[in-house]
Amino acid sequence: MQLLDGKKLSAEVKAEIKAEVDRIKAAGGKTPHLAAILVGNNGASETYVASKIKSCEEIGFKSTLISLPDTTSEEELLSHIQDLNFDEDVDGFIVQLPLPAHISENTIMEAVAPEKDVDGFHPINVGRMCKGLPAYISATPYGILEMLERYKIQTAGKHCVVVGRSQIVGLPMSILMQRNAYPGNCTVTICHSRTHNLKEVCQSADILIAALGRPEFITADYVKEGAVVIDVGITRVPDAAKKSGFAIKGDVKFDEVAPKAGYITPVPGGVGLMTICGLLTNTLLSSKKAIFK
Ligand SMILES: Nc1nc(=O)c2c([nH]1)NC[C@@H]1CN(c3ccc(C(=O)N[C@@H](CCC(=O)O)C(=O)O)cc3)C=[N+]21
Repeated sequence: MQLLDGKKLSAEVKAEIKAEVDRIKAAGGKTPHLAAILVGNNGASETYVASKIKSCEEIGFKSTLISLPDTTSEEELLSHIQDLNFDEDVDGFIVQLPLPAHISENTIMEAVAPEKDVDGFHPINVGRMCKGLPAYISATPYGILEMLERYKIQTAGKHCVVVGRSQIVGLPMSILMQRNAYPGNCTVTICHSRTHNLKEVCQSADILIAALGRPEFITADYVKEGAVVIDVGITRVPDAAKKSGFAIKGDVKFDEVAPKAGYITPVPGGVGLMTICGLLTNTLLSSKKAIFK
């Protein structure tokens, strides 16, 4: 079993981005600028946004955090989005999900200018990604592709099973893994809560991507010997033994799956850290006008 080490890889990716930012700055170019809007104070979201901002600082990006109360109306949020759409210094921005129930996530995602949609959630970016046109690829799928590539994992002709059909992970991941590209060229099966014989389908996976959001759902009996196991899940479960009061669990029962897997991502220390790299990469691409000219 080999660990797909998100800590090591994300440090590598960040060092590469930093080197490029240093070159751009030395040549008098524009400092990439990422902004994030956080509505309300969901504990996990605050942590993720804080670590995105910290990563910006590490690599020499400018960053802006806009924190709004959870009573913010959809209209007010839309007006902040318009400000960022028109702010010439901001290369890209994200609206952290989930949003309070009174705000429509679809409305918000469509309000972000596609050229600044470094999350890759706008229908234009999703559509362009599906067609293989230049697009912002959403950060988590980007991070997973980067892991497969940097560990030189063979994907052509393999059976990739994606468990979970979310708009932000399962769906784009399944599209990317079937593309005529590397990583890609897989035969892809996408599973969800209505799938019959889920365990048998998972057992046939050469590459198993767990993105269903149920802690430790994927046990050893779901996994084929030697499979590549990618764990996207990240759930806080109460744990009195921890100082924070919670433990972080993936969708995969790591201790029993790891000995059987060929490669496996840990949680924490896996896909989550690569997700941040995806966001930083998209912001750099935006500042270079590499996707939307
Ligand atoms: N508009 C938007 N874009 C997102 O990309 C987005 C979002 N909303 N909402 C929530 C999910 C989740 N997400 C993570 C980012 C970093 C870690 C991460 O850094 N994880 C570390 C630390 C984990 C921890 O300590 O909690 C790790 O896995 O080692 C995890 C999850 C981005 N998301």
